[in-house]
Amino acid sequence: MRSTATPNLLQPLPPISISPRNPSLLAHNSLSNPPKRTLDITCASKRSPDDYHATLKTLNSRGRRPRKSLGQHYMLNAEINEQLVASANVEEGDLVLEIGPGTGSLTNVLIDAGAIVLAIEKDAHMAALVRERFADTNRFKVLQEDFIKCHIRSHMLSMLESMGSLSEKTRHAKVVANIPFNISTDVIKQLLPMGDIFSEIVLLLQDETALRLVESSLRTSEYRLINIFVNFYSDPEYKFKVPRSNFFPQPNVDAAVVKFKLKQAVNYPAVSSTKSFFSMVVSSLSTTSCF
Ligand SMILES: C[S@@+](CC[C@H](N)C(=O)[O-])C[C@H]1O[C@@H](n2cnc3c(N)ncnc32)[C@H](O)[C@@H]1O
Repeated sequence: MRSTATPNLLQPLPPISISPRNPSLLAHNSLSNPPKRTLDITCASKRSPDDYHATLKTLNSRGRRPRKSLGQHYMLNAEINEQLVASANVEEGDLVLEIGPGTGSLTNVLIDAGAIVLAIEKDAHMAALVRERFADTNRFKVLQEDFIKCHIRSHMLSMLESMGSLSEKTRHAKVVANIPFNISTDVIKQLLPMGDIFSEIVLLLQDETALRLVESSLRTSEYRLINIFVNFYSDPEYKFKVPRSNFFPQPNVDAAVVKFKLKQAVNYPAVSSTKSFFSMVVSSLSTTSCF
């Protein structure tokens, strides 16, 4: 079992065997200025897995200390990243949105699985770090933006358009992300109604949130609206629990992986207007206690 003590980021770490992967750290990412219509996607060579030491070494190399305000709890267990990617059935040529790539440990597994990754990272230092880390592949693009404020639909449409020469399935993208717990509700509200863009969304959430979103028996008053919202737009599935000891720094709570299979608009519950349906739900929840 790994030590869960907080490692001192300024202390040298024990030697590890990680092969160099950035022959040209100063090279520009070839997707920084994506071509207008089509992307020339070449195969990426298999990368070394990130583990406890790799993640801490990456943070150490930049003198970066995790920022609580940005929910920076980094994944230390390469196997969990593998399971996240497997939960989304990521295949060669899939376009995947990753929110908050951090040091790029999950990004690494996504690229190895054959994905083309669009990452949105709020922290300028971490965005620069992953841009350099994956400078040797044209399967990766990072935008330094706040996901909550960014125009994700237009970013995704322009990526899908630039991949126009690829297979039909690239019309639907996927989301795979270890997101900060404090933005999870906003992320869910923003992404779930986008069944025209995304087929599945796999998120690492706080365990309590994950259970309440998926388990109907645990629905409490503050979760009724979000439960109705989640089930209107998706079929949610609780995949597995992730103990807090897998993160650095260790959070005060456990996490869990949830998969949302997004519905197409034709499969939404039959209501005359989605907007008036949710207005009606909000007003019934505020005036009755029997929902
Ligand atoms: C929980 S960490 C996960 C990092 C990495 N994916 C991993 O698994 O180790 C969350 C990441 O999201 C970034 N982040 C926080 N708020 C964000 C926001 N509003 N938009 C985009 N990224 C954000 C943080 O800087 C951090 O890199």
